[in-house]
Amino acid sequence: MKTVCCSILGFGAIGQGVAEVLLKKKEYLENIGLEVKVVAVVDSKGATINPEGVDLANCLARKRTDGTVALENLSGVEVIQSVAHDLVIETTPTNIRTGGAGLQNMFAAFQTGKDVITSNKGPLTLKYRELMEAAKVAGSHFRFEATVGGSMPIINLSNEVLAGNKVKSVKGILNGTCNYILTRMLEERASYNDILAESMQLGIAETDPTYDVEGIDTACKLVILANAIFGLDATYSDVEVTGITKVTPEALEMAYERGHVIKLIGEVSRERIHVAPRLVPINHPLAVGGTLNVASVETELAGEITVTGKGAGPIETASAILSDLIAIYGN
Ligand SMILES: NC(=O)C1=CN([C@@H]2O[C@H](COP(=O)(O)OP(=O)(O)OC[C@H]3O[C@@H](n4cnc5c(N)ncnc54)[C@H](O)[C@@H]3O)[C@@H](O)[C@H]2O)C=CC1
Ligand SMILES: N[C@@H](CC=O)C(=O)O
Ligand code: NA
Repeated sequence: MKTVCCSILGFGAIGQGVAEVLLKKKEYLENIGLEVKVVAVVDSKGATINPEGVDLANCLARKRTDGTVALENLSGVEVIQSVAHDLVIETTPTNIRTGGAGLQNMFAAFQTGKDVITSNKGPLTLKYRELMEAAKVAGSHFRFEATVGGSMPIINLSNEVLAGNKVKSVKGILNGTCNYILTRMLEERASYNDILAESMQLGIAETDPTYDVEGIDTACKLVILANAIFGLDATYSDVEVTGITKVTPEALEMAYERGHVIKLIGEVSRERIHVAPRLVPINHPLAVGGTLNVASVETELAGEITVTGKGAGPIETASAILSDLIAIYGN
């Protein structure tokens, strides 16, 4: 049995989803020869640490009742530097201005020779090259399937499953919250503000939901795809960005009467990176609803390959983190 000691940094919707999935998959992981021992959980108020393994069920319960897991006044970086472990699971909020705590956590993880799996888009949008270089110098694994499309495989699909197949473009819906809002505004005539509030409760919206509705989150994901799949050195300023805040119920209904839905479509190629609301024919493969994401990958040898899946949500996103973990430590 191989033991993987890890920390979970950020214990909101996704961090808690990771804890739940690790509890649910304990037996499966043991059957494939992996014991995953969480030695630290950190939120914005502090940390719970136990080198023998923290009690995840207890952490989840305390987070629900007390609003925090903090028992010790330690930050993510302090935990990385002082607690022995192999892997940092980084799920703090996305911040594309400074990179937030996530950027510091990732650099500290690589400086101490740890592997990183993340759902946090900020550091990868701001400092992709530097992070890849730091991981390479440290000899660390760095995987981030959860950052784009949540559970929907897109980065590992393009780079691993489709290896050798040059990808020409990726086009689709990469934000579950916007898709949820647009779908329910059309189908139930629900109010924009009510659905946005519900999205926050469901744990699908960003910590700052303007990132979702203004197209910023989709733009970040396109930057990550541009760098990870196309090998570009793109940052946020390379993206043309329009969100969904000006899409009215009347526009959605008028489009529908003419056989179309309005979707927030992101598209990335070597030539252009852009996101904006666009008309999509009702029966088109990109016309998926609810929190679904969808991506059409235009490839050199295999033509178009389209994938769809839940683009947001705690358990769904944690499933991508679990697959990255198994990709690193499984046989
Ligand atoms: N919610 C979703 O469906 C998805 C979210 N993501 C990304 O995953 C990350 C986490 O998202 P959520 O869990 O939804 O956010 P959240 O707002 O629910 O949770 C964030 C957590 O980070 C903690 N935190 C804040 N500052 C911290 C700091 N300095 N040190 C340690 N912990 C800190 C907070 O206390 C909270 O526990 C974000 O980067 C987001 O973009 C990615 C895919 C899907
Ligand atoms: N807020 C994001 C979460 C996943 O990245 C979304 O709604 O897609
Ligand atoms: Na994904």
